[in-house]
Amino acid sequence: MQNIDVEKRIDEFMTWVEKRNPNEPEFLQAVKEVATTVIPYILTNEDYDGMKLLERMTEPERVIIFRVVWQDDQHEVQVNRGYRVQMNSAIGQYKGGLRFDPSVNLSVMKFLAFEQVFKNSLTTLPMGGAKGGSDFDPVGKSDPEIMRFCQAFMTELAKHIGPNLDVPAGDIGVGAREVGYLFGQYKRIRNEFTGVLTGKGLAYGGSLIRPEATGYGVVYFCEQMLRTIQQEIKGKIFTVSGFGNVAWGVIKKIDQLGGKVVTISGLDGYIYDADGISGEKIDYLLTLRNSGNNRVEDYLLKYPEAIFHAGKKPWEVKCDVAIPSATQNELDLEDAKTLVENGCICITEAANMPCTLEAINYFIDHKILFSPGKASNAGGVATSGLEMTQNSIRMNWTADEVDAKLKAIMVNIHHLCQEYGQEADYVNYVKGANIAGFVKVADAMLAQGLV
Ligand SMILES: NC(=O)C1=CN([C@@H]2O[C@H](COP(=O)(O)OP(=O)(O)OC[C@H]3O[C@@H](n4cnc5c(N)ncnc54)[C@H](OP(=O)(O)O)[C@@H]3O)[C@@H](O)[C@H]2O)C=CC1
Ligand SMILES: O=C(O)CCC(=O)C(=O)O
Repeated sequence: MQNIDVEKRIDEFMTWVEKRNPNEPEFLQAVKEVATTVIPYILTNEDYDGMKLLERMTEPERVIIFRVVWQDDQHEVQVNRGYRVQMNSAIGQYKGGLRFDPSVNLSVMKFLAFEQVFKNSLTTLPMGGAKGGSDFDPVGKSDPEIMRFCQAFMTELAKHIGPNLDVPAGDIGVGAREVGYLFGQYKRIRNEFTGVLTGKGLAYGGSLIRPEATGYGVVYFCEQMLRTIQQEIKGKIFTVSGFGNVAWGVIKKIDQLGGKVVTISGLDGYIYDADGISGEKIDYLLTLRNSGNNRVEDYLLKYPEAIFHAGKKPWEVKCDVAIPSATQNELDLEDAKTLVENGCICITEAANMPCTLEAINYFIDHKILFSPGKASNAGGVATSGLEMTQNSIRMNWTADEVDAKLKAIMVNIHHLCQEYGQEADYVNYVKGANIAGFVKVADAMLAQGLV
């Protein structure tokens, strides 16, 4: 196949998707990243070519958009919008988190659901892909307001989910507290106690290690990447963004393995702590997060020797490894150039799509180790899958058992990326993750007829 034909097929496909999904930049970005790596593969495989598999995969099986009405502490009626995008159920029931953030819209929901399909496939567990959430802003809300919002949200969502249909979990703005309120409302409405959500509290069906799982999985994956160039976590300097659930798990595991994390960040700017964020400083991240203030600057209240850089991103700090752990498109081409100039050897995505396409291409062109979130952050949803298994067999595994399974899954995802992404002298993890994720879903779809 001539290169020119491949480029033409990618262009034709993207034109088709753009026409069907105007004004959805995040969704189109996620699709483009997949299309540029998967279409060349489809064209070499006669079982796939002509079956419109990517066309089908970019069309959600179902999109549910609903009104959420609740009352704030001042008795004022508030109206928000709720979403659940059930993207693909070819390999298992829909699975994916819920995000509560003012930036939530249909484009963001669809990009996250699309990524989730490939990610869940990579875990090798039987989970389809979905994502949901609301434009509700949890910042500054009282606990009773959060509870009332979660109950109102679940009152509609409960009609569309179930332990054998669709199993949501947390994401930005949705942690253990919110999952608890959502679970309680589902149980009340449906009159059943089932594993309908993951990320549950330990007292009512949660799994040990799920809170840490996304971050731990990212670091296990990073360890494998570094091993390909005979390097290790120990002794390396890491820059991390965010100070939420995922950043916390990442920092905890890096600290355990002897690396040093020198930054965290929030919407207000970033913290540089030259001594490293370790020991009790890691626990302090939970206090900061639970304060609900969403100000990373407050780190200085306890550790005044650190430095706060208002309105800046942590990618200007010299590091060996960068782990973006906050949100989509938080690392752009300029940041990528700065990281590479400063000697960074590895970027492991922890958030979903934190690097722009231009940044990713720059890393790949410069043969810097780079892993996409759908591969390196898959440990969170994989451990959700392990929570579902424990709920089904009505047993709880120990922390060591869950952690060992999580590590094995991350090592396996790394193998899959190598198998499908190995180029002459470089592992293209983007290509590897996309093709490996695609193959399982595509085979299941072909086996099930025109779905
Ligand atoms: N939780 C999970 O299991 C998984 C999460 N992910 C992904 O990891 C990322 C982080 O999620 P999680 O830690 O759970 O969420 P949290 O809500 O716990 O934390 C989110 C963090 O990201 C920061 N953030 C959010 N929006 C922005 C923004 N626009 N600009 C800069 N910083 C921002 C927040 O800072 P601030 O408080 O200042 O807003 C906060 O530090 C997301 O991309 C999520 O999709 C991926 C796999 C699984
Ligand atoms: O645990 C889950 O089901 C979903 C986690 C998630 O939202 C993600 O992987 O982005």
